[in-house]
Amino acid sequence: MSTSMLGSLSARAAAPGAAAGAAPAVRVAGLTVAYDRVPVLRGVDLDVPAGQTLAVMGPNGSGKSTLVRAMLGLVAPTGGRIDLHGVPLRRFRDWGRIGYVPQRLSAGGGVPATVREVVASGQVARRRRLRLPTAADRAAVAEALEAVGLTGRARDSVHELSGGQQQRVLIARALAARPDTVFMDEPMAGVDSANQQALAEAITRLTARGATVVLVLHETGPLEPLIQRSVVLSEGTVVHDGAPLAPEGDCARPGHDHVHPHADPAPPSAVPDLEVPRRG
Ligand SMILES: Nc1ncnc2c1ncn2[C@@H]1O[C@H](COP(=O)(O)OP(=O)(O)OP(=O)(O)O)[C@@H](O)[C@H]1O
Repeated sequence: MSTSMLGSLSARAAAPGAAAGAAPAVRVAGLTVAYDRVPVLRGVDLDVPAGQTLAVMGPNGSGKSTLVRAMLGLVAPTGGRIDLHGVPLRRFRDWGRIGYVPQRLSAGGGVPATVREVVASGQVARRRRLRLPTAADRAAVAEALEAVGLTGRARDSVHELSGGQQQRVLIARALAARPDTVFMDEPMAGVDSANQQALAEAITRLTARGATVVLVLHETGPLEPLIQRSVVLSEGTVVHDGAPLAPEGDCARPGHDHVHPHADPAPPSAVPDLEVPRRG
């Protein structure tokens, strides 16, 4: 798929979930997180409207993964509030609506699971207990495998696959559950360019369906046409929230810091904030 095609699909994707009055897919207010009393997030405010594709960027250690993990309830906040689809996180039960692609392959770790089994495992939260997969479930797994170009590897053990292919398996697992909202932590890390393109196409399918996508990225790369908004963290605070940054922008580079604190969330269409990157 061409870059321009990715762009036009993402433009269509903005509409379905962005209905006026709909609760944001994610609402974060005054979020603080500390590990062993060391603050890592220091008052993060962030609304992610339904249907938006958002990149969370920033230097190593700035708190990107912690923010996403807190949004998923995997890390306990020390303060603030998180809502998913209008429901406070502690009361949120509709996990079938949520997809998560962690930084590295953990599904099937040590277990000789096949590619199809790992992809199908993404549907477990959607299904009622003790209900076997329906024909529709199986069709969704087949469609997800096709979306990431792994139909021919469905019966193979995930451990026979390359790192990039394993990453595609995780994306397919998220796709198979037909989530409304998907969090992906560095989906392109360690993935070669051919696999990156396949991943970009799979994510395009998600956004074209109206899903909300929150991506932790070091650089936008082939996902650049999909990204509607960038949030940049530095030392646990939001230092940019607005238009996507240029793919090679200093702000996106690990190790580069920002000298102006800024926390006003801006709509995706807003003019970019003036950034004053400090070159380290
Ligand atoms: N489980 C943990 N226990 C203690 N400290 C942690 C833990 N997880 C992360 N940290 C620390 O919290 C800070 C933020 O980490 P986090 O992984 O959220 O940052 P990041 O922006 O995602 O970094 P990277 O780009 O390197 O993945 C870092 O200093 C990290 O060392």
